[in-house]
Formats: sequence, structure tokens, C-alpha cells
Amino acid sequence: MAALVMRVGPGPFACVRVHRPALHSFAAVVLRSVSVSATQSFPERVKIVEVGPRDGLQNEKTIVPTEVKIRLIDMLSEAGLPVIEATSFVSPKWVPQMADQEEVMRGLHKKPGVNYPVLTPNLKGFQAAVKAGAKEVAIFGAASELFSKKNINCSVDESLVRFEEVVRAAKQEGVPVRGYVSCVLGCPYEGKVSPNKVAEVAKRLYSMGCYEISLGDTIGVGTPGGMTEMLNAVKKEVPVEALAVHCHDTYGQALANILVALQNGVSVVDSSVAGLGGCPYAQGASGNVATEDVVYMLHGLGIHTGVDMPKLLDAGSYICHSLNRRTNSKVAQASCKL
Ligand SMILES: CC(C)(COP(=O)([O-])OP(=O)([O-])OC[C@H]1O[C@@H](n2cnc3c(N)ncnc32)[C@H](O)[C@@H]1OP(=O)([O-])[O-])[C@@H](O)C(=O)NCCC(=O)NCCSC(=O)C[C@@](C)(O)CC(=O)[O-]
Repeated sequence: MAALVMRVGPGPFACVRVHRPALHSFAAVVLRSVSVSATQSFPERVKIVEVGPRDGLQNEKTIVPTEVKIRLIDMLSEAGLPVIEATSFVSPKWVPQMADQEEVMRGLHKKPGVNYPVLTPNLKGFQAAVKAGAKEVAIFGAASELFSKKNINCSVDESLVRFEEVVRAAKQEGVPVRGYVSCVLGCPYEGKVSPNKVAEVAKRLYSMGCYEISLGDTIGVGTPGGMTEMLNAVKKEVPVEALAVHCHDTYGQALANILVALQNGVSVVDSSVAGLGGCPYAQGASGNVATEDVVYMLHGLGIHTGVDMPKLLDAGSYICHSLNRRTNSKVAQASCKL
């Protein structure tokens, strides 16, 4: 590979760039050789829920211009992502970065077949979201009392009452609702979280009408062992077809955890382009697993995603340049788009 390497710079993001076509053909050989034997125990197709424009950007200290957010969302839809979480209808006092939610929803160029869900913590958020054209929403609960209090200023039980109101209103409007459970493998305030508590909250969200439950390792502390234990508990209460995993990569375990989830039958994976992200109410949590890295792994397993890797890399490169930030994606670093 040495002959393929050249230095690109100057500046803080100067890097050693591997000639991309060569890298891709090298990767293709690796991918082909892996995919032959590994497909049997994995789903044929995985739906990727791209959370970069929301989870990825919500924690940015400097306000990202609305047009940058819109361009990112459009690039992600062009890259073939089927679901792009666009923004959240939360209080601008709590999360100032999402204060332009209406402009984002009005400005993005909706691609047929792509869903653009938004976060709605309560009825007020839901009504504003529908008014701004949202066709799908997500409610977000937690398996930890203290996290729930810090994140949405109420207990878990109180949050479920609010969510029931949202789900009831959504049913009337014909709007599908996704449900999140945060802190499924650990909480920044309470430490260990019981798998039974995760299963209980997931069941309540599913029973009230959420079509999909996304299990969030909010602070990225989980390991494949913890993921297996937690999924075993949740699968007793919610059909695996309705489960998604949402892994942060703080301890470098996200891909391993996702692999275990796939082996357990999960076929929906949340991820964030360039590995952007972090929750404002979970200090120390690093970004979500990078979409580029998830797609690389899935394609290597022969699993279909519908995502075009070069276009995805372009989207990651675009947002990293806009934020003046190095990508967290190992695949993007290897392809060295920056
Ligand atoms: C839930 C609230 C609003 C409760 O906040 P609160 O202060 O308890 O709410 P309130 O009902 O007492 O209202 C206070 C003020 O907020 C307004 N308000 C009330 N609701 C809304 C709304 N929907 N949109 C806009 N404004 C709203 C309301 O109108 C009022 O305005 P004021 O009279 O002071 O001018 C607040 O705690 C909040 O906005 N929290 C946001 C938390 C958040 O966005 N966290 C990050 C997302 S979760 C996450 O990242 C985890 C996840 C999903 O990715 C999965 C994982 O990784 O685990």
C-alpha cells in the first residue's frame, strides 16, 4: 500500500491520503472474501436510521447554520439513507442548536421514499412538528430515573404519560411514532441499568403504539456481553422485528455491539455520519457510531443497505469541513476525505 500514499495538507487536518480507487478496490477484495461465509446468521437487509442531523448536531456549541443542516440532510438522502432524523421539536432553551427546527423541516428537499422523523418530547412538540410538515415522530424515554429527569425534566412514569398523549394525537393524524429508550447499557448518573428495567420501558412504549423501539447506549459504555443480556430481556417483551440499536462509541465497542445485535435478529441500526454527536445531558458521551463504519461492516457481511458509500463519504466530508472538525469515522479516515 505504501506506493498509494501521499501527504495532503497543510493545516490541522493534513493527513496521509490513500489513493481512493485503490483503497476501494482493496476494500472490495476484503469485502468479497468475507461476505461468502458470513451471511447465514445475519439479516439480508438492514435499515440504517441516520441520526447525524439531530443527534449528531444537537450538542454542537456553535450554532450550525440552517442551510448547512439542510444541505447535510439532502446529501444524506442522495446517498441512499432511507431514514434521516432531521431535527427535534424540543425547547430552544434546553437545546438551542435545534431552535431552527421549523426552517429545517421547510427547507429540506424531501426525497420520495425517505422518512424524515423528528423528536417530540410532548404534545406541544408534536403539534409544532406536524404543523412544520413532519410525517413521523419519535418520543424519547429512558431506563434511568435520573437521566429522564436531567434530559426531559420528569420521571420515567411521568414521561410515559406525556408520551401516551403524543401517541394518541399521532394516531389521530396517522403519524407513525418511534420510541427511544436511553441508557440501556448504563447511565451517566446511576451507573448500571437493569436489563429488566429496559425491557419494562421498551414494552410500555411498544404497547402504547410505537412501531419501533430504539435501544440507546447513550454513553457508549456497553459491551457485547451487556448487549446480549439486555437484548435477551427486551426480546421477551417486544418482537425483535420492532427493535433497533443506537450505539455511541465512547469505549470503542459500538461495532461489536451492533454485530451482536444483528446476530440476535435486530435489523435496524441507528448511526451518525462522521460519528458526530453526543447527548447534552450525558456528559462525556462521545459521538454515535459512524454511519460510514456501519455501512462498511454491513456490506462486508453481504448485508444490503441501499447506501452509496462514496456519496456517504462526501456527506461526512461536507459536514466535517463545515464544522472544521476531523471525522470520527475510521472508514472516512482510511479513505481520507478530509
Ligand atoms: C421536554 C422539555 C420541553 C420539558 O421542559 P420543561 O421546562 O419541564 O417544560 P415545561 O412544560 O415546564 O415548559 C417550559 C418552557 O418550555 C416550553 N416548551 C415545552 N415543551 C416545548 C417543546 N416541545 N418545544 C418548544 N418549547 C417547549 C414551554 O412552552 C415553556 O416555555 P416558556 O413559557 O418558559 O417560554 C425539555 O426538557 C426539553 O426540551 N428537553 C430536550 C431534551 C433533549 O432534546 N435531549 C436530547 C435528545 S435525547 C437524546 O439525545 C438521546 C437519544 C434519543 O439520542 C437516544 C440515546 O442516545 O440514548
